[in-house]
Amino acid sequence: MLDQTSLEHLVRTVGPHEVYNLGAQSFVGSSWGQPILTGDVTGLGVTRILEAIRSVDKSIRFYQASSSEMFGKVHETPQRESTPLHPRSPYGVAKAYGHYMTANYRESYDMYACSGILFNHESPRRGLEFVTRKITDGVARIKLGLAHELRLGNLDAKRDWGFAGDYVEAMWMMLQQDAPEDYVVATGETHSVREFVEIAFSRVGLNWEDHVVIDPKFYRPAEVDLLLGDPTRARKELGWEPKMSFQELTETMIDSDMRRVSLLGGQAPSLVRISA
Ligand SMILES: Nc1nc2c(ncn2[C@@H]2O[C@H](COP(=O)(O)OP(=O)(O)O[C@H]3O[C@H](CO)[C@@H](O)[C@H](O)[C@@H]3O)[C@@H](O)[C@H]2O)c(=O)[nH]1
Repeated sequence: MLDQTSLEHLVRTVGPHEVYNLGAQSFVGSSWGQPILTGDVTGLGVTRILEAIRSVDKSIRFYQASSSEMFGKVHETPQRESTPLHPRSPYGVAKAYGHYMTANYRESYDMYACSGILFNHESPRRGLEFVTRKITDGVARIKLGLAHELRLGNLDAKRDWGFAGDYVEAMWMMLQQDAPEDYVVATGETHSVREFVEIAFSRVGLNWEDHVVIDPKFYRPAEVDLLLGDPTRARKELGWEPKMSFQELTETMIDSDMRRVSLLGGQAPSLVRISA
């Protein structure tokens, strides 16, 4: 992690017009085990970048990757920009801090600083510790005879899952406006982990109930039960629309892992060494 002086030096040397802060300890599950590191990187890291921009060139536009995890124990459904925050993990709390600091720099220093409140966004490049990729990688291993079971936690959790590529487009659009504003970026649909599992197994002709084992090790100390975003503001003001459906996203991920695991076999990096 860069200290303040190095960050300022970097901003001065590169001279960017726009800065996108996607840096974080981003795995919610690990944030209970590493609450201080998570607060430092995911929370204070935002202020370090904002301070570097403020001291070098206040005209640089800043994007903060805020998260739907900030809504936590949700106060209303669907969640929109005005929904009160109620984070349920050290990760969610750190993101809420970064979110408010971004708004604070916008209001205090007249900087073009804004947050995208992004709901879960997935792709074949998703880390293996996150549930979607853990499932698609696990299904491919089972189908190709490298594993027999897939151990998961809470299948009832519901998420508003979209395609990461669509969401990156929204981030860029947010920095091209006349004035900075925070936006919810979501599909407006919610699905359970169980539904994701069903689609992934059926794509390769398997029955999920023959292979999924519920392991309490993967339950979280506090769960976010339901996330469903309302992207009306992004639709109206940015003209943004998600292009990939939930079904297509799941199938794209499973097809990609089938290709990868077929090619690399037992050499394909797996979750065996990661306790997620
Ligand atoms: N990781 C994981 N999650 C599981 C498992 N079994 C069930 N789940 C459930 O699956 C849901 C999604 O978990 P993750 O994929 O780890 O994502 P997340 O906690 O929703 O956080 C992601 O989305 C946020 C946006 O809302 C991001 O901010 C965050 O960085 C991350 O990308 C959670 O409710 C979790 O309890 C499992 O074995 N592993």
